[in-house]
Amino acid sequence: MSTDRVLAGDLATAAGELLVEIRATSGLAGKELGKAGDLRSDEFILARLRAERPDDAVLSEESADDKQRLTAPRVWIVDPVDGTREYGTEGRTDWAVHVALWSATDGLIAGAVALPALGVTYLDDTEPVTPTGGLAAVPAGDRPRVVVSASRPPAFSASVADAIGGEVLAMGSAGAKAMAVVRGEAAAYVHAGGQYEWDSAAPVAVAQAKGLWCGRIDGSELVYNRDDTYLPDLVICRPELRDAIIGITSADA
Ligand SMILES: Nc1ncnc2c1ncn2[C@@H]1O[C@H](COP(=O)(O)O)[C@@H](OP(=O)(O)O)[C@H]1O
Ligand SMILES: [Mg+2]
Repeated sequence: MSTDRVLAGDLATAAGELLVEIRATSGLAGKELGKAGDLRSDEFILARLRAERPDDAVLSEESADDKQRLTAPRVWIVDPVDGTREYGTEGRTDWAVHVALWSATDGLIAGAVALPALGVTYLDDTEPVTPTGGLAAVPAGDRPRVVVSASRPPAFSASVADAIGGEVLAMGSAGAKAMAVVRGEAAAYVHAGGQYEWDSAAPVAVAQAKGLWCGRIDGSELVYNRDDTYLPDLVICRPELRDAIIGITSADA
């Protein structure tokens, strides 16, 4: 039997390949493509989890919330397509597949984020990651980038960038933004005003394993598998930037 980390990676990669194929061959676009991709990816990942981890619970953006997960020792937290809007837009690479595993005793214990349009999947391991310029070319100067939602950027975006002497870059998908920080193409990802556990669980599992600081905008810990899955804000950053960033974002918490 594969390890949980390997399974998370395999599922995210295979679902991503399915999504790339649907995008290329379905003839759909925009919201219809997003909906079809969400459903097919969700079906695929849940069927594989049922077969390979039948005793585990699942929380997925695209499936009914079975509250039995609240007493389960292990819960897979899945976002079948993160950045659905970008997935539905031709040529965009900033969308992702998220597969994370939470345990009642240890919190997030495995995670994988696939960036299928770039053909790469990141795991919660300590393998070094180097920038490849696939999402956002590494800036020529020293100005660190703060990546934020393109459609719902937080009000403090510019203040955070000022606090670290950097600049704001808008990008789709929580997973893609978190991986831009993992890849060194950005120094921080900040978000506020709305999000759910599946948007951040796998990105946070990967980012933490790579040595980045992850938490709420008030500096507190991110807690998963809650009854209410709304987890509206998030900071993922290089650890040395944590205090400067939280100094700004905590005022809005
Ligand atoms: N204010 C908000 N309320 C609810 N969800 C939000 C949100 N802002 C961002 N999100 C979700 O967070 C993910 C990343 O968003 P963004 O691309 O804007 O950064 C998207 O997930 P999905 O694409 O899985 O729906 C999006 O729906
Ligand atoms: Mg999402």
